Order: sequence, then structure tokens, then C-alpha cells
Amino acid sequence: MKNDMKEILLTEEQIQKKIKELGHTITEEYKDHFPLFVGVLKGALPFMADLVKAVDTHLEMDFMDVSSYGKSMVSSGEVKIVKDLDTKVEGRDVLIVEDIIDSGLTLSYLIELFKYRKAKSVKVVTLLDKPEGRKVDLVPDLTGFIVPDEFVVGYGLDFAERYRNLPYVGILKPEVYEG
Ligand SMILES: O=P(O)(O)OC[C@H]1O[C@H](OP(=O)(O)OP(=O)(O)O)[C@H](O)[C@@H]1O
Ligand code: HPA
Ligand SMILES: [Mg+2]
Repeated sequence: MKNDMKEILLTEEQIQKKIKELGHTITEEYKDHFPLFVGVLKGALPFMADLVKAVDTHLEMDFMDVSSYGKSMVSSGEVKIVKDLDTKVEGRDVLIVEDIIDSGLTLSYLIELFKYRKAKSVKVVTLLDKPEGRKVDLVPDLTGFIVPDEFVVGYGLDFAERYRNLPYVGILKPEVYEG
């Protein structure tokens, strides 16, 4: 799969080191709050799995599956709930765990939803932030890395459902997605 990459942006070592740092910060911030970590499927799965292991306080995990991209590389702008939470968010300190914030449409939808459901607090941790992709004003509370305005894959991020299982993040060669 490495042959499909134009460039490796973040190595496995860089990602894992950053997750340890984020884990320490989150541990300090949420100690004794029993936060609800909401992983946004499917992209956030590898990050969620590694992040919770780096957090040293009690927490609860749940997952939400929303989709606004389908098979496309551009957000449709319409966020669809594919799987809702099993957990009540009322009165909870919710931490949304994302792999990437691009247009910001997925997250702004989720933040509003959890506020409407009366969460005590709603914060966001994202591994990657692509600020140049923004269509709505949204700044995450915690960010791993800023990425350039290119389509990135790996560590949860897919192109047509592939590359999610890479331990690193890279930029695909144009011939891969141009077919
Ligand atoms: O800021 P945005 O422009 O909304 O983009 C970010 C969202 O898009 C991707 O998910 P996608 O909807 O492709 O589903 P997936 O996680 O299953 O790949 C990604 O995992 C984020 O959830
Ligand atoms: O750059 C990206 N790569 C993969 N999935 C995405 N979803 C939003 N932006 C991206
Ligand atoms: Mg995707």
C-alpha cells in the first residue's frame, strides 16, 4: 500500500507519541468527571482505540455513525445518522473523538445534537485538522496535527473504504484516485 502514497505525512511513531500527549492532557482535564467519549465511526476507530488506552481515568465509550461523504471525496453537506448512541448524554461531559475535521459539517451537527440533548459539556478532540477545508466556523478543543488541504488517508481515514488500516497518514498519488 505504501506504493500508492505520494507522501507520508505522519509516521506511526509521530502519531503514537502525539496520542500519549493528548491522553495526558485529557486525563488531567476529565479526572473524576466520568466523561463519555463518543467515537465517530468509522474513521475515528483507530484513534479512539489508541487514545482511550492513553487516558488514565474512568471513562465511558460509545459510538455514533454519521455520514456526509458516501463514496465521494467532497462532503455532501448533508449529515445522516447511520447509528445513534446507546447512551443518554443528558448531564454528561461529552468528548467527541474524530479522526479529521475538514469542512466541519459533521462536527457542528454533532455538537448541536449533544447540546440539544442537554450534555453538561461538549468538547472535541481530533487527530487531524484541515483548517483550509472549513465551510463552518469550528475550532476543536484539542488537535493532534494540522494537515494541508489535500485528501489524506490512513489511520482510520479512507479512500473508497480502503487505507483505513494503515498505521500512518499519507497523501495518495493522483493516479490512485483518478483510476
Ligand atoms: O469535517 P467534515 O468535512 O465533515 O469531514 C470530517 C468527517 O468526514 C469523515 O467521515 P465520513 O463521513 O467520510 O465517514 P467515515 O468516518 O466512515 O469515513 C471523517 O471521518 C470525519 O468524520
Ligand atoms: O482528507 C480526507 N481524507 C479522508 N476522509 C476525509 N473526510 C474528510 N476529509 C478527508
Ligand atoms: Mg471517510
